[in-house]
Amino acid sequence: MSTPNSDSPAAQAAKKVFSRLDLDGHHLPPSPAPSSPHNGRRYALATELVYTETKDQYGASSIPIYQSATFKQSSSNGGSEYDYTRSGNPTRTHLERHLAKIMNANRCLTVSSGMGALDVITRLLKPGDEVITGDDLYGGTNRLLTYLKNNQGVIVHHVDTTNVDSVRNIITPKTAMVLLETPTNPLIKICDIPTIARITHEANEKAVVVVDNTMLSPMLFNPLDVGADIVYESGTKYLSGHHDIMAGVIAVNDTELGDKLYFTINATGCGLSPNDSFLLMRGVKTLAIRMEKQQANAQRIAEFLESHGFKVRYPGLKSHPQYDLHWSMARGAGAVLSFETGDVALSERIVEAARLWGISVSFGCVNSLISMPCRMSHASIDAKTRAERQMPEDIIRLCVGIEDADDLIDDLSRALVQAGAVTLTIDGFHANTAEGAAAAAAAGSEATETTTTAAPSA
Ligand SMILES: Cc1ncc(COP(=O)(O)O)c(C=O)c1O
Ligand SMILES: N[C@@H](CCSC[C@H](N)C(=O)O)C(=O)O
Repeated sequence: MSTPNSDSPAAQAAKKVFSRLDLDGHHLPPSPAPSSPHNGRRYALATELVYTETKDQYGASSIPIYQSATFKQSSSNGGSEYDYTRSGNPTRTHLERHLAKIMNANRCLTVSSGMGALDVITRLLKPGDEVITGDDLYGGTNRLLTYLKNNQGVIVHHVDTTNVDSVRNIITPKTAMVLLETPTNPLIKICDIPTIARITHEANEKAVVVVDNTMLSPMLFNPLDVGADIVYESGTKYLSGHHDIMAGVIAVNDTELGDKLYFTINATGCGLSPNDSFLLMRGVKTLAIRMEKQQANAQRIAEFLESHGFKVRYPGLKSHPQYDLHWSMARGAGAVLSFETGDVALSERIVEAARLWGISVSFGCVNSLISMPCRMSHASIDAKTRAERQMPEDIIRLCVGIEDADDLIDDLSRALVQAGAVTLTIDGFHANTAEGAAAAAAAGSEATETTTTAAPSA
């Protein structure tokens, strides 16, 4: 659907028709022109997440669901704002404008899932193009890139993107895309986005730096501000927050790039449905308060596990090897952490002994979740590749929700004891790891009679 010239008769007609639904007090073309830097953001993010003016004919205070596939046109020459929901829908447009503001973007597009977003983005690639990406990636991302490599003639290099030199050493003028996650899922490794963006653009000014911001959300990080060209997120996670929809979000500042991505969405028909647009709009309003609680809980749980001798991966812990790098870019540590037990069967017993923590893939939901990534979210990466990429099979991922932190810690403690992951001592318990034993020795603790090093059934 093309955007009519603002002075043309068609545009005048469109204004008339559209005055019945004047969302945000603006006319909303499917290809919105950038208004001002950061799309007119004026307040703190927590306020902007909630603040949105929806002026419709009945004064509805939240965006109505325009559950219509088609829209009547003022004439056969076009002239109406919308014609067909695949091409554009008022509920979706309202959401996209809101998200563009939150993501410091000039344009935001929403599609049916996070993987749908990556599919749209990777359609910018041609056979022979080179992609540089990480060696610790979400399993579905790895699967799509493998498909492109095997079937579309795209050359994919997996390197340790947490080491800037690994990228610098492989980048060439043929590099068309650099695709990064930070923190990575599930090893919680950090990538230096500003430096990688700079060296990518130095090597090829047309290359696009794509950042998957699902783990942090715009609440904690805006990759577009530090040199990324495209940011995408699984809206299934923090943005919606309740695990009741699938959604994908793409944000850009470059108008031409935005138009190309919109073209693919319209051409392939993966735009977010009106109903899911409504639910995502509703979810995003509580992002700040959810994230605040989730990461406060995550910090307590990470400290709890570490203090008992587990090897914990979480950027909120000073022991994280890239703690300084993470905090030089992000405003928070997020609410996903992982830890190792040294034994796959033991990890399985812990996961299965948990009650409050649901055994489930995904993260960013109000409920706390526990999982074994190698068997669940990352099972699509074969065992050999997982081993080559040093992904520990025993790794447990915790995705922390908004419950009471003491309840979460109590339930986890019980699961650790029941699974035989800890040794009970006079002063509490210590993980059955080298670190746990060292901590116990340092504290002068001795095991009590109730030592639970055996493997009780779950
Ligand atoms: C980091 C990351 N990116 C992208 C995705 C894909 O999102 P979706 O499940 O909404 O397709 C996921 C999870 O599925 C993820 O964990
Ligand atoms: N069976 C799904 C697994 C989805 S994993 C969801 C999420 N990204 C996570 O990390 O937990 C698939 O094969 O894609």
